[in-house]
Amino acid sequence: MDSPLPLHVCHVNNLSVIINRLHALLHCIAIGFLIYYRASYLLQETRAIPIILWLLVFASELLLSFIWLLGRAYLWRPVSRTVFPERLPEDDKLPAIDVFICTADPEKEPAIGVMNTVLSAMALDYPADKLHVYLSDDGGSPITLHGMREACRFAKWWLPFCRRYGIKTICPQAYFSEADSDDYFGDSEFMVEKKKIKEKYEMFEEHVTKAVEDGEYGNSQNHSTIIEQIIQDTSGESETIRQADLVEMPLLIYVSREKRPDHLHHFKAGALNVLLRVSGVISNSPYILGLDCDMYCNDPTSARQAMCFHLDPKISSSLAFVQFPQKFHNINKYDIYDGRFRSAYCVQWQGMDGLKGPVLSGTGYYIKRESLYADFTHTVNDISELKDTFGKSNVLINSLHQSYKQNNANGENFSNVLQEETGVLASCSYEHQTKWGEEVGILYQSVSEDLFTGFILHCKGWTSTYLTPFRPQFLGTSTTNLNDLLIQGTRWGSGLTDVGLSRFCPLLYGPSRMSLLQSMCYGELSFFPLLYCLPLWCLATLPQLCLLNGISLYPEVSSPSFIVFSFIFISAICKHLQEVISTGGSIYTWRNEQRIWMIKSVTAHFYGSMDTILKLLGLRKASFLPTNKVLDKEQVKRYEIGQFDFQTSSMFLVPMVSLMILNMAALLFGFIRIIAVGNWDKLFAQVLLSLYILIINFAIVEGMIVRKDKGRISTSAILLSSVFSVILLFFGSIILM
Ligand SMILES: O=c1ccn([C@@H]2O[C@H](COP(=O)(O)OP(=O)(O)O[C@H]3O[C@H](CO)[C@@H](O)[C@H](O)[C@H]3O)[C@@H](O)[C@H]2O)c(=O)[nH]1
Ligand SMILES: [Mn+2]
Repeated sequence: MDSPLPLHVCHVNNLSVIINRLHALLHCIAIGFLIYYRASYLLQETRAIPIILWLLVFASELLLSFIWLLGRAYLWRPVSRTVFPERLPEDDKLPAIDVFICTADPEKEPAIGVMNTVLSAMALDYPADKLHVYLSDDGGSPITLHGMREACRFAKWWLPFCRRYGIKTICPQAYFSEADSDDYFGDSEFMVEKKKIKEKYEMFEEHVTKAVEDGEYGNSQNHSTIIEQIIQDTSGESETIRQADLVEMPLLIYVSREKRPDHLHHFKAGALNVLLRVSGVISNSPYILGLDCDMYCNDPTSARQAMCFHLDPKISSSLAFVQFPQKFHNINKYDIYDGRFRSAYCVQWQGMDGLKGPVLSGTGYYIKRESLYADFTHTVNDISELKDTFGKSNVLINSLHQSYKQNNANGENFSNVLQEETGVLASCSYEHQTKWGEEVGILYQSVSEDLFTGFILHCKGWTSTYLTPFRPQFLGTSTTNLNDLLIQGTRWGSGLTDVGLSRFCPLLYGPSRMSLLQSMCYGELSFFPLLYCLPLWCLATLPQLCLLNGISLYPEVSSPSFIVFSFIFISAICKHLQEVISTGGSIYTWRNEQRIWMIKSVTAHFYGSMDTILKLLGLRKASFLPTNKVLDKEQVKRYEIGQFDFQTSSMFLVPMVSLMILNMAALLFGFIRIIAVGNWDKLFAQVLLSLYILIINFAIVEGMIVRKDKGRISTSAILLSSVFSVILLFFGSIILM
């Protein structure tokens, strides 16, 4: 018998495999020579350079080499995948999906954006009776609840329109702002219809924004549970919808969990666990689509694409989730802040996909509910043990065993019993003395709950897959100003370091539970903030201070060891450039990525790592500052022309500006010294290093000296940084003398 056609295929990128492994081998040999050079100096009897300096530079080089080595695991076996959704079984055989959307702050996350995400999820190309959309509102805001009601009302127009004309851009805001939306119909009936829906959308938008102006935001830290099924409210509608267009609507539920100031809420992870429980007793779909409130569905077929993996009997039993890339609708061609996260979504995730699968990335994933329930549902039948794990709710415990219970809430309000039960499940005391967040659900260990939960799933033997086709399935809002970017970077830096420095450190906890390569990937991810920030701070200050004082830290140009250093430097740059070019970038992309890597390392990742260390010492509490999604007009303008926005907190500005001043001083006085003394041979490498740092970060120099607009670096920040650099210089020189 012929086996059925495959639902998906996987291609190994052989050319990349060859290039990557060959390069790794050569680079490794060079690092070997470098280590030999540094170490043999330590064994010499007479030394011209203070040993501490040598050790610091050597340690920095070792750390950089170590993190580089871990990163080779991504490049070992990159793959890409193709799916064939047309080969899926009939609609009535498809499994149900619960969509989880999280929002937390109506000020930073405007309701109209959140509602567009909700509407796009409702309009997914999937049987409506198998789609259930849940919105978690951590802000507990009446504005959001009101927005949901309005969205439901508009959905009644939007969904039939999308289905009737096969609209691809199912997020209304995006659809109506597109210049050439799916208008290939060109026929007049369609145009009339489109105009009508556009008017409805504008009305909806007006109602939502008006409620924002008039309404109150609510108290995000202190409120009781509100769970409401949003039902189509047809009252007050003068027009009726065409009979033929009356479509079934996905179930729509608003959940605002109880929050009290004296309870830990565990941020987004806590919100997701409430949704898991509440949806468990309502629709209990076997699959869940996780979305951030700003990440709308851009391709109606994403659910079917994901099902090509989940329904493949060859892999489905161990497959926990299908991850789609995070892509953004507001990134321009300059992409000065590397908002694309190119290396993560174009290189690293594909590399992990060739091992056991990519990292859970917080949004845009289809996960199997069962994988989040640990193994308890299979192995434990003792009811009291189940209650110790999942909490006291009998209804929830019953739901664990049924793979899918047809929801009984559609169309009518859910029963009082269900209403009461969900209230209990969303209360802030429900998780007390249970294993939520520790063994079941989304895990609480780190503020990067996504990375940590995915890591533990992989440790338990689950796999994941990654799919990145031409049309992005989801589109989010990227941060387009330096301040927001660095705040976000600080949280990630801290969340990732949380994992690295915990007892679940991937390099120790991983290897016995997953392949060494996979552990190396997770190791790289959880250590890169810490392992880049320390050496970058060192290499941005020590060689410069030494240059000013005429101390040479690198081999003379005429010595053979100089070739080793030059090779490593050039090889690292060329490999990065090759990756950038082969993923569609240009030399500017390369420069931008180098620059933002340096800036983030000495600021956000430094603060993030320190935050974790302070948390470990008990000196700080965990926090999750949601990223701002409101765009400031002036900042957007600067972003549009690819200009850095230095209207940034001085906490971030001072370190980077100070380092620039130090490098400028080193270059200038170092140069003068070389001319005067004539020992250019010895100091050439250090001159080159400063020059490289300055060229890459020229935008900062411009912001300090050339620019006059509001986005320049303020005089006060420059003064403060100058004081900081003078202190650095002063103490540095004392130590070196
Ligand atoms: O207490 C909270 C805090 C945040 N959120 C929601 O979490 C989502 C992500 O927050 P955001 O501020 O957008 O953070 P980002 O840094 O943009 O998010 C990235 O990083 C997070 C981990 O730090 C992941 O959870 C996200 O999926 C990933 O997109 C948003 O929908 C928030 O509304 C909550 O529901 N409750
Ligand atoms: Mn976000």
